Parts: sequence; structure tokens; C-alpha cells
Amino acid sequence: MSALIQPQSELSSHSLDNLADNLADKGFMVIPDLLPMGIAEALLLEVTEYNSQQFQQAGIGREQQQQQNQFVRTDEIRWLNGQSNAQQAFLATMEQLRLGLNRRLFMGLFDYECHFAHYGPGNFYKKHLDAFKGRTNRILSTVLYLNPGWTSEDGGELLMYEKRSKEAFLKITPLFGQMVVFLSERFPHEVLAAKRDRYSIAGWFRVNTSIGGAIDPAR
Ligand SMILES: O=C(O)CCC(=O)C(=O)O
Ligand SMILES: [Fe+2]
Repeated sequence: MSALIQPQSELSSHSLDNLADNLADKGFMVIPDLLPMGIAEALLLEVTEYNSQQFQQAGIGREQQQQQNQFVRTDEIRWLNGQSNAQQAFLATMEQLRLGLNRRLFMGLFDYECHFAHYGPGNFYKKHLDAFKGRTNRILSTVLYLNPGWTSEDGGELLMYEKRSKEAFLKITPLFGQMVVFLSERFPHEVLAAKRDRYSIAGWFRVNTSIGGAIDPAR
């Protein structure tokens, strides 16, 4: 698998400027190809090799409040921990993104947590916010899509909403290598039911709300 991975690529300052401008102006951006193809291909190979025991049923809420809710979401997830070269390359790219955004927008992004997600046929994630004002440390959401040859027939689009609006303002097809980045508190969003297996890495840049030395909250 490591043979597929190209040497660590530097994100250009142009692409970081562009992302920072879009986040400042609109609060989101869709990036067609943030990562080198080889890294995205290795991540796809890795995620498709996991069996259902190696995924966990996705929940909603955090820690004690964590609960499985089949009405809200039916995907399965697996947290990244840097256990493969592909994961390390991805996490290194996201670290460049974190530092680049902090430098440009003074966002104070402290760390990044992310998981693979697998939506089998019929799986969905109903309209939700990744963060509620004042109650979370998730600031910026990212989703990287790992679906070669995805077409509009396959469903599984991400719908993005403005708050208090019933009509989505953007419909994102989960195309291979594409990443969407958006402000976690600002945009309710949902994943429509997919008609075939849909793979992604969803992640969140967080600020540090630690009290008394403990990082709060734990995952
Ligand atoms: O996969 C997507 O398009 C979005 C996933 C999502 O909203 C989430 O995991 O919070
Ligand atoms: Fe979400």
C-alpha cells in the first residue's frame, strides 16, 4: 500500500489563501483535489478493506450523552489514529491546513479529529449541526470523499442549508478526492440516502477549551 503514496506534498500558499478567503467570505469551500491522488487512493483501499467488526455504529452526542440513534444516522465509522502511511499522510496534510488557517484567520485551531465513514446502500444522516454555539469546541468541519465514479444516480449527496431555511443552497456530490470545508456552527447539513457504498473521512478542527489541564471534552 505504501508504494502508492507519493512523498508528502506541501499545500501551496495559494491554495491556503484561497481557502482562507472563502471561509472568511462565505463560511465554506468545496475543494476538488486537496490531496495527491496517491494518498486518496491509499485511503480508499484501506477503508474498503475493513470489515464490519472494524467499524463502530455511529452515534450522536458526546461521551455519556453518546447514543445510537437510527432515526438520525445509520452510517458506521472508524476513528483515524495514524496507524497507516496513508492516514499519516492525510493527517500531515490536515496539520498544514490547521497551521495555514491559524496564520491567516487567527482561528486558534488546536487539534483535528477525524473518522472514516461508510454509508451502505440506504444509509443516511439527517439534517444536523456539527456544533452548537457555546457548547462545543468543534469549529471547522471537513469531509473528504472517497468514491470513484460516483454519479447523480447514486444519491448520497451532502445538502447544505442556511439556518432557518428549508431549501438547501448547495448539493455536493461525494466525488473522489473532493473535500468540503465549512464552519461547524453555521451550516445545518444532511446526507441523503446513498444507493451504493459511500466512503468518506469526516473531521473537525477544534479549539482547546481545557480546564485544569484536561482536554475537554474527550471524544
Ligand atoms: O459525509 C458527509 O457528506 C457529511 C457527514 C457529516 O455530516 C458528519 O459526519 O457529521
Ligand atoms: Fe455533519
